[in-house]
Amino acid sequence: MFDIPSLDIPSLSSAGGRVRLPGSKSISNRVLLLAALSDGPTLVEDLLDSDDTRVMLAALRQLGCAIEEAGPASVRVQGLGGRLPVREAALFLGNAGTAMRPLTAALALMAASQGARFELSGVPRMHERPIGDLVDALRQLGCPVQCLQTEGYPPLRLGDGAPHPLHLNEPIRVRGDVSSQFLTALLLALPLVAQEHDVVIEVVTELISKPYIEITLNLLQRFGVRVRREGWQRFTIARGSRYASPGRIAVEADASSASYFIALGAIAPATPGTDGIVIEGVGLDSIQGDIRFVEAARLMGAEVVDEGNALRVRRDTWPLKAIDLDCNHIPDAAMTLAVMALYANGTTTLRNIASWRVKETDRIAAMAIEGRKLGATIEEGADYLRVTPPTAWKKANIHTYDDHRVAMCFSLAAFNPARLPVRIEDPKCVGKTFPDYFETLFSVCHTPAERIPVVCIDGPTASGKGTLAAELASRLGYHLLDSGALYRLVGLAAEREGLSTTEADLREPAHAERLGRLAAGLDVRFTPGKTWLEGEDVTEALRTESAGMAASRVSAVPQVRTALVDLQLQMRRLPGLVADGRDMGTVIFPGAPLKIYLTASAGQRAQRRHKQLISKGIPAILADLLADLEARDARDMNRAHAPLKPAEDAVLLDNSELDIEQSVQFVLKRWHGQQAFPVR
Ligand SMILES: Nc1ncnc2c1ncn2[C@@H]1O[C@H](COP(=O)(O)OP(=O)(O)O)[C@@H](O)[C@H]1O
Ligand SMILES: Nc1ccn([C@H]2C[C@H](O)[C@@H](COP(=O)(O)OP(=O)(O)O)O2)c(=O)n1
Repeated sequence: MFDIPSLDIPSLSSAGGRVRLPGSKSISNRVLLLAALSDGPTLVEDLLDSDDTRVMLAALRQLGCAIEEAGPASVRVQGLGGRLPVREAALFLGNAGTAMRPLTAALALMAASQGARFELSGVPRMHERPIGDLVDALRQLGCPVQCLQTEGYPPLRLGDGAPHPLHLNEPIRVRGDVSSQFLTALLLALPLVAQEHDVVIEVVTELISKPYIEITLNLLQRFGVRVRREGWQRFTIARGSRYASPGRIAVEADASSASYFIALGAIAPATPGTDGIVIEGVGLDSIQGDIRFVEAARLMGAEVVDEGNALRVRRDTWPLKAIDLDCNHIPDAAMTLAVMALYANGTTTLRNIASWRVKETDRIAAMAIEGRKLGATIEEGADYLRVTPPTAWKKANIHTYDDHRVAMCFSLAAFNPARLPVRIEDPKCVGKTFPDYFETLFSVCHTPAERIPVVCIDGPTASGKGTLAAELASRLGYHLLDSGALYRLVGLAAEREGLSTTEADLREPAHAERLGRLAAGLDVRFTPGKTWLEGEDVTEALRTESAGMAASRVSAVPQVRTALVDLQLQMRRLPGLVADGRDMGTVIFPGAPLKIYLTASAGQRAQRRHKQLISKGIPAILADLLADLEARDARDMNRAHAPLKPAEDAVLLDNSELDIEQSVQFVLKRWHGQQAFPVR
């Protein structure tokens, strides 16, 4: 996940390959609640791991439900059988509507029937999301429900610790025109109290987002509860209903998340050698309503083929066709159409989307404001959005309103024909449903190497290159190339093979060739914070001064340098790279948009290295370090091949008098200034 202030996505040119999507949020949270309410254990597989599911898991555990990990994406839930072991709890539910609404209904009913008291709260935005229609329905039933701040909104107090009789004889009346989650919540909760009577729910308005109700009914059936449905107005839960665990249940991949990759396949030309995008884990027979996004994408010109539990998407009609569509049946996925509309041949109108206004943010306003930043003409109405593509695309800083879907949608603007990068603010908001969204996107997107930014940090030993490069990479969300480690690895591998690395031997042509072959065949692997040589962790061994000296000697051998070029070039991957070494800006990435030549006085550098070694418990003598360092500088600067020197367009940074943070800020300021994204 990109836990950084903003993520710059370079202009993208094509896409192709397979993606596996995380489990559906709607199914995951419903299944967790049903499993917790059932009798007996349930193994839940392919569960989504995201902010919203974590909130639900934490709440259920707090309520006394035992839940244990049962594999990478699986949990085993010990059902409570509708009985409450915990009678009083304060639950924090973040911004998870799929936890707040169903838990409100289930806990209000259980609190009233068993005599308990719960408080449910969330983030400030959750306290602005209406829940009044559900509260009204629960009060009709006789449940004590108190709105603790504003009537009709969370936070809520459910129950008062005493049992209360429930009025189950009359039909329970609920509105369905603000959120279908209120009806879902009642459908999930009422089987708990339908022992003696049929329980009837009447929807007193039009019902929006019906497909989500279908998911609810489908899952209720999997857990042994049948609901009789008369149109979309009347739902009857039969007397004697009782939750029974299915034993094992697998969560489908999220169809709303699939919409971004369906759109990607429709917008991006297929990368040569690929046949479009394949989305695994969800097919056209999905129980999720958002699968009907496929119909809308086809209308706009996408080619989508069902491959059994997978979808293959290719770009077909281009530009995409503008459409005029009632989107009530795909409220979440329809946002993705607003971004596809940026690539259409005319004006697209998305209608009947009033529910967008009460989601994670006011999504109609958000899509309009951010789309305009890209140059589109967008008209927004109470319940519609009209999008006309940009005639001239603009470089934009996309604000994401703590809304995962806004972030995911606008990432697709990176295919703009003007080849402008797109900046996504607060990219970690995708954690709500798809924590690895950007990683997954980058794994199937391609762009010419020169469009992938590289920040080069070259300079002499102990100037702080490694420290600075690692910090920059982590703050920009870029990959990191520690090129010195490659030369250190060659030195170490040579030593292990018994190959000499003395300067005299290295001058022998046959010996130089052998070292070149050794470098070309290095069996190395990098994992976060660790380096592996032939399967052995050599992280510590590489950092010794003798490894540094050996690296400096072998790095003067042209055959070794040539052998390592491709390995270094391959590190230039989306979304960008910070590369540290001696010749990053001069030889390996001569076209890099920012090159820093980092220096500090020899005395300072020797002191830093001394401190670094002593702090790691490695004995060191300052005078020896200074002499070694000067010898290394001389060799690195005077060798014939790729000597250490500043690139002509490098920015010189002498950090003798700067601390680490000041050096980082110097480079970030330079970098951001150069990117010239408009200020918000
Ligand atoms: N600007 C700085 N001010 C003070 N110490 C620094 C600075 N930059 C790096 N250091 C310290 O100097 C030591 C050497 O830094 P390192 O990044 O390993 O250098 P290099 O990669 O250039 O050999 C480390 O202990 C690091 O914490
Ligand atoms: N791009 C590079 C990186 C390192 N080298 C050589 C020269 C250096 O003395 C050694 C070790 O580099 P490294 O960056 O790990 O060393 P320091 O951390 O600066 O001490 O490798 C190189 O020739 N070209």
